[in-house]
Amino acid sequence: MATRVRPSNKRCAVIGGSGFLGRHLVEKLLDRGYSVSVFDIRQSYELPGVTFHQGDLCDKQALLPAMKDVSLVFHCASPAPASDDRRLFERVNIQGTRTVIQACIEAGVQKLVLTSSASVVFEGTDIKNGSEDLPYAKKPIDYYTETKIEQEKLVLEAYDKEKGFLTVAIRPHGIFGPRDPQLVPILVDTARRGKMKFIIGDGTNLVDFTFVENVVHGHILAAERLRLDSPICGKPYHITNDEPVRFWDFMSEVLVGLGYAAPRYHLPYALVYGLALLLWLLALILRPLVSFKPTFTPMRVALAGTHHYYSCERAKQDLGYKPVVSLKDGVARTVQSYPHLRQGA
Ligand SMILES: NC(=O)C1=CN([C@@H]2O[C@H](COP(=O)(O)OP(=O)(O)OC[C@H]3O[C@@H](n4cnc5c(N)ncnc54)[C@H](OP(=O)(O)O)[C@@H]3O)[C@@H](O)[C@H]2O)C=CC1
Ligand SMILES: CC(C)CCC[C@@H](C)[C@H]1CC[C@H]2C3=C(CC[C@]12C)[C@@]1(C)CCC(=O)C[C@@H]1CC3
Repeated sequence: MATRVRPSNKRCAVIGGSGFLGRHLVEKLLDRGYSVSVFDIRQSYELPGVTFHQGDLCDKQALLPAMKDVSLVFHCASPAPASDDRRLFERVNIQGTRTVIQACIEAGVQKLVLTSSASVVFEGTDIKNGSEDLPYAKKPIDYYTETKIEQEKLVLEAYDKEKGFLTVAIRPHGIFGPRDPQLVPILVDTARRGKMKFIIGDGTNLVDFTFVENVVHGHILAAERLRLDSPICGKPYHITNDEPVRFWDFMSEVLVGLGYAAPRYHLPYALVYGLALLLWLLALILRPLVSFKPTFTPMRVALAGTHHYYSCERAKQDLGYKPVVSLKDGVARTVQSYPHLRQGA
């Protein structure tokens, strides 16, 4: 068996390392000779070369041991975007990120790489080939997006050349791949309940879906290029597959790959959005009496019926980024990784 080489300057921490993206990142870092300290609210696996620290990132005393002798920290923890718990998002994404920054500075960490989101500029209307120069959303579509904006600002503003604290933000979009807990599972669940028959709008809207290994690649390039005097300090970078695809073609490919029928009938976007808004309001009003979670939330309808794809030119130029897995291969590997979600399984 091949032994991994771990130079001492290759020690890093991954906050959120038990999650979907975090675990893929940890696995790639190990391959590249890093030793990794994982900090997460839960431990979901064990791996040689990884030390686990379980705790809440809002607790600085719990974070500090995970940052001991670490020069590089990746922060990719967040509550699930589907939640509507405003206080949780504010506590973890805003106050928690402040705590992460303080802990990094106190522990002598030099580099902080944040997993942000391309959605920080999305307001529910078309974005075509959007660059990082677009302004932050003035009316974010949900609490998740609202707090991701504040989180990104905090991390980028914490860049301090004099003190040698270097920060960068990666903005992925629509991450998919093996072990993803949301996109494919939600899609299959919706199909199994017979609700994936309809295409919202005319079905021509283009969207970025990004294979998880490309997102990991972008993070590692950013971390390794983050040096004093590097132009990437204090900046955000879009990381996508660089292959915008029709939202409904992508959904159909995944569904058909898993043995389900592709959606066929069209419904007008405004009608579905209006109904989703009504249902969301109803769920809010009735919350003290009954709890129900609509599948077609206004946020999901907006994501399913508009264009939202982003340019990753800046990442290509400054980071030397190029996707390492094509959309076609990414979809094939993803479909193969979910035998338990196949029709009839
Ligand atoms: N998935 C996507 O399409 C996109 C994701 N992103 C960003 O990528 C990052 C990773 O997302 P993803 O891997 O999909 O999400 P996951 O939910 O799979 O991973 C996040 C991890 O963080 C943990 N966590 C949550 N709250 C805390 C806390 N207070 N303290 C410590 N750990 C905590 C979660 O635990 P638990 O599961 O128990 O909550 C989970 O293990 C997030 O920042 C997200 O905003 C950006 C763009 C697109
Ligand atoms: C019910 C169907 C209409 C849609 C099923 C698929 C959706 C669950 C996903 C399609 C686009 C995805 C997406 C995200 C989550 C999962 C989807 C809504 C994010 C909101 C995840 C977090 C981000 O930062 C942005 C993502 C945009 C795309």
